[in-house]
Amino acid sequence: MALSTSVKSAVKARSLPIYRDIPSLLRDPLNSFAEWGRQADGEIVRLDAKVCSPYLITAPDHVQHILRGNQDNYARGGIFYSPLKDLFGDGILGADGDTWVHSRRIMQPMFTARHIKLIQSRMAGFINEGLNALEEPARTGAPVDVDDLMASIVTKAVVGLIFGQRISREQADELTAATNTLIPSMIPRVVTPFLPEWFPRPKDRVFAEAIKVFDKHMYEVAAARPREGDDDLLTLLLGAPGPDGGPPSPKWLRDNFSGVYGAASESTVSAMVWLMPILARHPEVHAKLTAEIDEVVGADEVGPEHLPRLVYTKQVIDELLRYMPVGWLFSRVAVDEDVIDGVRIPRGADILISPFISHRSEKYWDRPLEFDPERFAPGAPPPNRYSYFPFGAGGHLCIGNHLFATEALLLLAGLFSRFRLVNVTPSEPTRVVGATIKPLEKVEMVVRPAR
Ligand code: HEM
Repeated sequence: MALSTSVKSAVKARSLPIYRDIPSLLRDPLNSFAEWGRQADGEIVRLDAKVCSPYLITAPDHVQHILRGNQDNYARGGIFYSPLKDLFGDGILGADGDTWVHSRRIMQPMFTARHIKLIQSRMAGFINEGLNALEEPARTGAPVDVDDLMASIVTKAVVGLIFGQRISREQADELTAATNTLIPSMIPRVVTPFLPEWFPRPKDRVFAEAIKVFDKHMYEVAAARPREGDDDLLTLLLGAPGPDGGPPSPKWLRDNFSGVYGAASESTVSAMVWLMPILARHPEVHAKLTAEIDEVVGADEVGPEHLPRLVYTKQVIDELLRYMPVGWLFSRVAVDEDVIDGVRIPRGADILISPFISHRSEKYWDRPLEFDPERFAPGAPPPNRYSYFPFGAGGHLCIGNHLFATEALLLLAGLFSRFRLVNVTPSEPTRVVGATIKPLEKVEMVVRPAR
């Protein structure tokens, strides 16, 4: 489909007067976005907030055009990313253009499917060790805070694989605490992108304090020396040239460590926490999942050899990321004027793309609000690549997608081969958005030993 036509014959995008919805946007941003998606009905629309009017892109062809087909014209940045600039700086998650290309090129080899395969055993080791924390509560029947559990396991794995254990337990705890305050403090920034950067928002002080913690630890890590024989990301970056060809600057290292640490830990933890209440509400999925894990892993410790046979477990994870795409929104800025499907996109236009809207659209999915892993069963028609994009697409495709896929499989298979869920908070928690979607209420589970 040729999307670009001449600028002369192009029309203006339809406008949705969202300034009327600001109170509901602040109360429940995801609901507001879903509603605007419905009103857009596949057309390109402008979200008129008076102080700014980003373009909302929802149709798969249009998403494809921006993220891949004409990606050079759509720079990563804009109203979703600018509030996160203090956190991610000019690293892989903050920059675009040559500086971004440089970071991506250097890091890419660590995150390919091939490389992740090489580190599967180590990852399984971290996960099995992290799951030991459940033994005591499984014996006593004490409730476990799922967010705390996932955060401690994922942090251990991420710190081990990416930072080669060179972040201490205390540093990791402080970073986790800072991330936990950072996410809610980002909300006022992320949902009011139309306000100028200098405009004071609630929780600005908390946000600044959390950034200070990131700065302190990430600069400390950046001052480390490469160690002979280590093959972690830290060693790779310490030995790499900076974007100007000289030795890497402490700031460039800090920005890249913050981006990878933030993205790797926060997104994975958020996704896994959502799954437990879903399983409580879908006993048939829970039963099928544990039956597969019993058959494939049994009483063994989960390891790489089990991964290829965890077919249904993978379906559950794929559906989890459809139903609750924790990377719910991202933005781009049009470098130059463009025309998409006859609609004019002016130079400098802010573009919003939301997996949350796309994955839950009646227009592109059958029963989108139902959690149904059978959508991803072998032989089922594959979803449109641009109606299902939990990891984005094109040049900025999530670098951690293979890491997540392996980590999530090992985590679920490790958890359910060793423990049985006795009780979980069943109702769907209130959704809170920042850089990811987190549950507002604590999600607790009670487990018992599986055998
Ligand atoms: C549930 C898990 C995850 C989800 C849903 C997720 C989602 C995303 C999305 C949607 C993007 C694209 C943003 C855009 O196009 O503007 C992205 C980029 C990125 N993700 Fe993930 N991510 C996850 C896990 C991870 C992990 C485990 C890592 C660890 C390295 C990671 C690191 C990154 C980085 C560095 C980028 C920026 C890539 C670039 O611009 O070149 N993510 N992620």
